[in-house]
Amino acid sequence: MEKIWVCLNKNSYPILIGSGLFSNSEELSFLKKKKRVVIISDYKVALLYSDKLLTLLALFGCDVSLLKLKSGEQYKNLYTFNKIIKYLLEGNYDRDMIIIALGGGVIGDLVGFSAACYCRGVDFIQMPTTLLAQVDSSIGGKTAVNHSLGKNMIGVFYQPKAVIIDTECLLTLSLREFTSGIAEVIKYSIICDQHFFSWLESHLDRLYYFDKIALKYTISCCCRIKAQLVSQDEKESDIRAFLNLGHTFGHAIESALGYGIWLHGEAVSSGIVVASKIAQLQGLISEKEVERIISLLRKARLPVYIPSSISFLDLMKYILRDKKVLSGQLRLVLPTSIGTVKIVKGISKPVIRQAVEYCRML
Ligand SMILES: O=C(O)C(=O)C[C@@H](O)[C@H](O)[C@H](O)COP(=O)(O)O
Ligand SMILES: [Zn+2]
Repeated sequence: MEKIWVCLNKNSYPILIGSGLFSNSEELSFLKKKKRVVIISDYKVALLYSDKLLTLLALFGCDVSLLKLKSGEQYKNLYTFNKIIKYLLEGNYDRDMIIIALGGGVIGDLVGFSAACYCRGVDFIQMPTTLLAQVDSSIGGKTAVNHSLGKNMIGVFYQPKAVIIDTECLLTLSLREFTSGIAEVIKYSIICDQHFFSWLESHLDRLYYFDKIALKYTISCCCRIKAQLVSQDEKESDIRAFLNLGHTFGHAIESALGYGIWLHGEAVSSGIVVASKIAQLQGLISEKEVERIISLLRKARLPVYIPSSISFLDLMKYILRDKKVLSGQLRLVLPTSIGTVKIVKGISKPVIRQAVEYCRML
């Protein structure tokens, strides 16, 4: 079992990475201190893993219950948030409780946001079961729900007490969900680790064969990068924004198509291509490196294009609602090489249009 710390003074917490952790009484024994525990999961994930956890927590003497929700980005909204709050209120849960978010990114974001709001904040733990959640969304305390006008537009920074990653969960993941997580993995390598990028170029197949060592190495690399960035800049006033590479366009695609039509990682993949092309048009990165980025995303069978059903006007509407826009000015995370990125202001509309048009032809 590996332990990586997110260092945030009194809000510091560990990320535990290992296999079989969900039924490991030693690693989860800190839950013995909590009398009342609510596991919140989706129907699919609960079927696979909730029994193990319920049994373990009951053995610890906890009063534990399970709330199951529908899965999918289209349910990450205030309606489902209200369902969670109602469940907690009807169960008379007080501030001494703890919530476990057992599932992918949608469950993690939604449960984190509910934990932050219920009684002005109760403890929660992230138990991510998808690759995307294990390498990214469960770490760093970004919690949110979507609004029809924009992705993750209602939310707060609220850190979990621990992130517990059981790599065995990946064995039950659909290929499409797994691939979506690979987009965030590739993102990490582009923002700060050219060696990891090269490693992915030559070892991607091992990940798709579920090679345990390759998977463990990948998850660990990503968690380390994320823990470092979050520890230095919890609330994204500076370098944490690097983690948003590809997300300005990715979120616009998700919102414009309708939540859940493309998975988050799929949209981020195309978003990375637009950002890379803009960087090339600005003379920040070479054409060769952009080609390497596109071929790695293609090799992972991720989309690299902008759907023709989304007009440029529509795309721009969502792009301008991006959370990185400050004083009305768009700020984009652009790669300056494989392994480095920077935040660039004032990119003109014609340049964005040119990059988008390029992606339509891929
Ligand atoms: O943790 C972060 O910081 C990230 O930007 C990670 C992203 O991969 C993640 O999708 C995040 O939820 C996007 O945040 P948002 O602030 O753009 O909504
Ligand atoms: Zn993301």
